[in-house]
Amino acid sequence: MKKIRTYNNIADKGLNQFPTQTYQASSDQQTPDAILLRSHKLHNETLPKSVLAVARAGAGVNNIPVNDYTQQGIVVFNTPGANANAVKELVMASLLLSARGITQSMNYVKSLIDITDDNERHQKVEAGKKQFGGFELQDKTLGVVGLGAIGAKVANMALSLGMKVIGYDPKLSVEAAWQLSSQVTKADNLNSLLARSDYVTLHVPAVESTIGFINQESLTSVKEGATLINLARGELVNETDVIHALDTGKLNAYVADFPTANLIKHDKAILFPHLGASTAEAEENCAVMAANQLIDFLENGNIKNSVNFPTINMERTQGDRITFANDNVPKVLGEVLNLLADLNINVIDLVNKSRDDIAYTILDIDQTVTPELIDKIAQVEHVFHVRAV
Ligand SMILES: NC(=O)c1ccc[n+]([C@@H]2O[C@H](COP(=O)([O-])OP(=O)(O)OC[C@H]3O[C@@H](n4cnc5c(N)ncnc54)[C@H](O)[C@@H]3O)[C@@H](O)[C@H]2O)c1
Ligand SMILES: O=C(O)[C@H](O)COP(=O)(O)O
Repeated sequence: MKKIRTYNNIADKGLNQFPTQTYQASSDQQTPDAILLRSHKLHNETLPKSVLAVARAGAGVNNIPVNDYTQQGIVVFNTPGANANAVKELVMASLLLSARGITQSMNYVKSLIDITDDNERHQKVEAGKKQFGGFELQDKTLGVVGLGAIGAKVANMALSLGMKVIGYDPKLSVEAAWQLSSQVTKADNLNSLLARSDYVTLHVPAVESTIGFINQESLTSVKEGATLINLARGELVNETDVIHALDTGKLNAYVADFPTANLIKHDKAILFPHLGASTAEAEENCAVMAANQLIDFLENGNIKNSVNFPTINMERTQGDRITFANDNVPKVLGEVLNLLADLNINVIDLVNKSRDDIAYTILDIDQTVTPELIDKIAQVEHVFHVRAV
């Protein structure tokens, strides 16, 4: 029986991917083979030694100490693109909310609740509406920072609203570029995008190079009265500097999915409770994808959509399977193969892939894998994780 420890609210459709005859998936597993989670922070937790993989049903993995886990041979997965449409639609709402005073005007209407006279209410409605006059999005410029799964969808959506779109992504993958309309103009750097955009929306991961990258210095490039939308991560902005920009009018509004005490107090902040991926569809897409990636890894050693291990797949035909991870240095695979040859073990099939500092191998052999054989492979220099699959 394989055990999956869950955190957060994981969609049933995802949990139902685990066959009940062979898996137990619940929040109370003490010695799990894998963890399935959303935003739960793992930085301050010690994982049980039994854990082989962690799957993030979602995009951002900044709640997971990925580098530490890599050294322990723990494979970390995410679900690229599975919630992108949900975030795109909330960006659309963010543009409209900031352009049209929608929430404030709704609150104004609610304030008329005690007026019973139709004429009086009509007069207040007509007199009050001038406070909430807005702007149209058509012909305004949207700057999209990060053109991955979400950014590309946001850029294309904004074009369909009649906006002009500028994008900035120095690490744009070929696959992501294929998703992007040719009408999106490329900015050479962040400051050039900020200087030309009426609305700026952030769609980058929170990593060393992006944490705090919207700060006093970059905000000086922002067009006067622009709106900043941040449904990516709160850490991307220096909050004090953003609040100062709101106070001085440099920013007209800050729409964000990450409320803080100071932002909640601010009239020009429009805040959601981390709602970007909270649609039934996105939650199901993420949970199903994460669960299936875990199943294929636990049962076959295959790896798809990992953020720390290489993509690797070997079909199961015959024989017993071993997987091992090692430092990406010469001779390790050769040494393991020599060891098998010395034991008169025939290799039926083999795939080896590397990513950055690590290599990972799937081996099918013509004999039963014994704990002694696993121990012997584990002792080969630079091998840091071995498993009979
Ligand atoms: N609010 C939510 O609920 C919610 C939902 C999904 C994702 N997110 C956040 O959005 C982020 C992006 O998600 P995604 O699915 O589009 O990821 P993605 O990996 O598909 O795209 C991220 C893009 O950012 C680019 N990038 C990296 N560093 C950059 C930089 N310094 N400047 C410009 N571009 C840079 C990458 O090249 C990549 O194309 C996630 O990491 C997560 O933090 C939030
Ligand atoms: O990175 C993500 O996918 C989002 O922030 C969604 O987070 P959630 O799964 O906790 O809603």
